[in-house]
Amino acid sequence: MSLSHPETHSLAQPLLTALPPLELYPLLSHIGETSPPSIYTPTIENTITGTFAYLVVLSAAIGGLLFGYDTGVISGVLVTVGTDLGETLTPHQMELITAITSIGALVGSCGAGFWADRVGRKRIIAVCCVVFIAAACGMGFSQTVTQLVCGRLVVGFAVGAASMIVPVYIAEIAPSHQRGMLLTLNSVATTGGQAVAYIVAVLVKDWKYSWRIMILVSVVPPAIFLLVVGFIPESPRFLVLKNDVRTASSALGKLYPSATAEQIGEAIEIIQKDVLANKAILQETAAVRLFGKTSTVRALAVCCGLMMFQQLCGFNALMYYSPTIFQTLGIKNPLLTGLFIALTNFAFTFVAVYLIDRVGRRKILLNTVWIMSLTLFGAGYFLRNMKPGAEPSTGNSQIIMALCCLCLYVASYASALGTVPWTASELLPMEARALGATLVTCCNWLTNTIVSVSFLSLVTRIGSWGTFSIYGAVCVLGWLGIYVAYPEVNGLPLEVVSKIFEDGFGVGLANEMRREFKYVGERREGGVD
Ligand SMILES: O[C@H]1[C@H](O)[C@@H](O)[C@H](O)[C@@H](O)[C@H]1O
Repeated sequence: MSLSHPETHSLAQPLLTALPPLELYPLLSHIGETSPPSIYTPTIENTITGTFAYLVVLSAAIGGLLFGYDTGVISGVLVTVGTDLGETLTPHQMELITAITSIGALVGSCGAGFWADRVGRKRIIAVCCVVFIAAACGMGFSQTVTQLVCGRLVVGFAVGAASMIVPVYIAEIAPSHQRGMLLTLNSVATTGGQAVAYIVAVLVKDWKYSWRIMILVSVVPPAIFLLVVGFIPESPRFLVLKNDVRTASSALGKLYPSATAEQIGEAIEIIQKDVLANKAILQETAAVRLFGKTSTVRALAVCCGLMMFQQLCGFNALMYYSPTIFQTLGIKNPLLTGLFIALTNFAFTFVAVYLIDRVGRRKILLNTVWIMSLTLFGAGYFLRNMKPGAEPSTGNSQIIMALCCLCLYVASYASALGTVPWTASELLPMEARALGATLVTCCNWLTNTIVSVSFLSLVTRIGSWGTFSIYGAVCVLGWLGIYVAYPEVNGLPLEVVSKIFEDGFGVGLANEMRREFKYVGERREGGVD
């Protein structure tokens, strides 16, 4: 059965005819895969997914919630901690307390990548929850800056590990036609966690020990996860990897309650073949898998580049320091203004979720990144007189204009760039996907650290105009990079995706292939072929 159609002779056609039969596509159950057309789904996935499966995904998304809460909460802590730690915090200490979590996350995400196939996905999430609770208690009761910094480092390990392992777990238990949507749920949980952190900060800011309460509240979600963890199945894929076919079958039975024994058997067989293929691939060294082929290096450059751009555009400077900025501007309730930013980020993440498969990643990126750039230059211009530590000298109308720019910036960021890079590992070939996803997550935390460790110092040294202009210029470069090198792969099966990068970045080729696939899909559904 060929995937090509006779009427067209295009660049994409040789690749399409070279593809294996459609029946083989269920083998592609991997991290970062997004919704392929329904004609490629295995039969178990055509049965009804139980409510249980959604509960499992929701519980796993607690990891995303914590990632969001623990990165968002620091903004409230910085403006309420006062002299509780024995001294008034300097900008450098603020940067250290903020950025140390990103450094911990960098280590945690690499560690999770290493342990995932050894101890299992569920166990890593459970360990993260224990670490979240322990670190929250340590931070909540800390008496010195050093103790708080240590607690933030430890919580960073869990944040990084969760940011790496939760998408892997969700991708492995979700039916493929819902995988894209369920993966973006993790982004919703992250931005939701950040919004909750701000809400808690606004609610308790005037209480005694407010900053300690903000931190201690974060023990609730992991405690809930630990209560339900016994009922959540391990990823069937991991269980098959460990030759525990019985438990894997029972996990599939819970996730697909109306599936027959034959369908479960078929699904296990598919996973087994896939795991076997992967074992062969694992014989190669990491360096060969990642850098052995030019096409993989190109795909990897695109994934890592987009993730670094997500951070270097400066969004987290706002997420972490916007109340500090608003306090400097003399705004009475800086946390409320910060909450507005966090809520905008959360609300517009739903726009990304809605548009990512309907409009496509490339289009939403290209249509929003230029707005980010303009609004950053705008915010920098209106905030040009702001100096940390100095008396507020920015007029009200300038503050309002700056706020409008920042909200528009956040809305544009959340509608595309905040979410798309987390799905970019779909661009990587099978042998590089798991390792590549780890590398991409590390790039996230590395560049996150650069922004969080430098923002306040930059504003002090070169002013707001200089600092925001740097982020604005990064957006201009990012837009150009996306235009030149980011192909749209929405709707293409993963095996085809890896071919796109063989002769370059394949932006035009990808579009041509998508047109052909749509055509073939329509003919098949209409009974032709
Ligand atoms: O995708 C997430 C999201 O956009 C968060 O709001 C941001 O703080 C993270 O750095 C990013 O990775």
